Amino acid sequence: MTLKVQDLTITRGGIPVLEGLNFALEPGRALILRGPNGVGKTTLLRTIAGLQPPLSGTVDCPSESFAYAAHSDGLKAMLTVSENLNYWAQVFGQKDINRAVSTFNLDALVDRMAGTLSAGQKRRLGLARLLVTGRPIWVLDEPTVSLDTASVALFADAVRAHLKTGGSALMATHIDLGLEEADVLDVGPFRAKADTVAAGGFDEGFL
Ligand SMILES: Nc1ncnc2c1ncn2[C@@H]1O[C@H](COP(=O)(O)OP(=O)(O)OP(=O)(O)O)[C@@H](O)[C@H]1O
Repeated sequence: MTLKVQDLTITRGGIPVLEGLNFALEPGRALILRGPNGVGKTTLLRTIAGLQPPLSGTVDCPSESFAYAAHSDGLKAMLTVSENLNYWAQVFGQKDINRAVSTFNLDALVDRMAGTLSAGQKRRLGLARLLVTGRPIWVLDEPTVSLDTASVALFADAVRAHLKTGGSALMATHIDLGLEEADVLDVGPFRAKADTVAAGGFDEGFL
């Protein structure tokens, strides 16, 4: 499934942050978003994932195509690693969590409560959830935060495997993952010029 973004303008707090964005992401490809802090990468990923509406323009892809991994891992602290993965597998109508466990080297942790994991282990579990969604387009916001070098390599392998099976990945990251299948989009030049409050006002859901 191809993701097409056309003439997109997005807002945060009711204020346009990026405008005039056009790009396509084909199956088997990754697109890395770059740009300085605060330019609007998170806002763009949230808009594409369908969590907030654009001010104008279109995201041509059903929101059910996306698996979104935000800054926060969104884990259930009082459930074990396997219970967390089984929970998400059920939400997405999937059954098998074994591949997610082994891909992110969670075998020794499956019976640990998520709340007792280290920051990097939590991040690995958060990313492992992508594999139990069965969704083709991964939308990832700084996925490697808290990961050590070995875990970054696990993550890069997981992305590569996903691309090989026809999936795609859109991510904001400052790290070079060494993905040959990746293109880079610097969103800096698309910074919105107008800083007027957009119609519809404040997006309270962001707070
Ligand atoms: N609740 C809010 N209300 C108004 N403006 C906000 C709110 N939250 C964030 N912003 C502003 O929106 C702009 C875009 O933020 P966003 O998080 O999308 O940037 P980013 O490129 O992902 O940044 P970073 O690289 O630091 O994660 C920033 O200038 C930020 O200060």
